[in-house]
Amino acid sequence: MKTLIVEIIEPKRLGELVTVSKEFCDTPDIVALGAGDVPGVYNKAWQTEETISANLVPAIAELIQKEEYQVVLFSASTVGAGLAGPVAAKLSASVVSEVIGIEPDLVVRRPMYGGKAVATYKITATPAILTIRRKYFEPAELEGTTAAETLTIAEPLVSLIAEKQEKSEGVPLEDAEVVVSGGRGMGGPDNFSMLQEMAEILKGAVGASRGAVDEGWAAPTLQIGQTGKIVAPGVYFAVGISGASQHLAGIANAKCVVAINKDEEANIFKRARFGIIADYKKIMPALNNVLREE
Ligand SMILES: Cc1cc2nc3c(=O)[nH]c(=O)nc-3n(C[C@H](O)[C@H](O)[C@H](O)COP(=O)(O)OP(=O)(O)OC[C@H]3O[C@@H](n4cnc5c(N)ncnc54)[C@H](O)[C@@H]3O)c2cc1C
Repeated sequence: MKTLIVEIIEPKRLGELVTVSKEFCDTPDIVALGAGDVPGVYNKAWQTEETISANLVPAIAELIQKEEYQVVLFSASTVGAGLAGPVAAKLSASVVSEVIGIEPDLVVRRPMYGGKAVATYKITATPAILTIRRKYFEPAELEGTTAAETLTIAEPLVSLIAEKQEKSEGVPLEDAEVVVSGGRGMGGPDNFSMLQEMAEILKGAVGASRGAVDEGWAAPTLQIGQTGKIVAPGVYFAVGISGASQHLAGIANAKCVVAINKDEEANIFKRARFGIIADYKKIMPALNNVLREE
């Protein structure tokens, strides 16, 4: 099946989509977003430095129609989700988001009910537009580069007049191998510094439950869960988090969950591989001391 990948130039993300594309074709085409070499070998490649989805959507939709792609793959990221829906609407095409599994004949799987169930869909019309959830597919090793022609954007509909960069330090949450998250049980914003300290020692990132975000103790960009970010770290520390299903939906693919909660009945312990029933204020400083010495 003729397949197009649309993704920012980031080897891991591209590698994941290349792995998925192999289910449909030998060598996919690509629209690479951003500047620089396009890593990997593609049949045909286009490239653009345009960042505004309103301007990208008509160009990508036109390309899909012209080249008659049957499958179009985006990452289930802010960029991918921002493009996939509008492109699908423009083409009256079907879109399945947050895909976590692919089977032959355009059968795809995605989580539903906040990760409590997995739905299986058979797509019967093409182009099939899929957003692929991060870290569910082993990224292919991308060797070499492909020369790309510039993607023509006929008439920009929107222009950028000002940009304010959000200050973010350290590893991005979605890519972090260790995430240290705090919930309402933190009792206030000050003790988030303990989580920050652990994240720094382990070269990870700090996250939060909606409970903590709603209290104003953590930025909304740190929220993990159904209405927040989806993370898939090797180790996830849940500190003072009860383990509501909407929170667990954001950590379904975390490998090892370590929960610290003073309530032994807390739901988070059902998801945790290691559980510490204690007041985090006693445990976190001790843990940080040990980890610092390691
Ligand atoms: C449509 C919808 C979408 C939602 N989306 C999300 C989402 O994306 N992400 C999300 O997280 N939630 C989401 N929620 C909210 C979710 O249902 C919970 O309300 C929320 O996750 C609770 O946050 P929490 O666990 O931090 O707080 P709480 O449920 O209040 O739990 C606090 C925990 O801290 C423990 N604790 C208290 N003091 C200490 C201490 N000193 N030491 C150790 N443990 C302590 C308590 O025992 C308790 O288990 C959503 C809800 C809805 C309805």
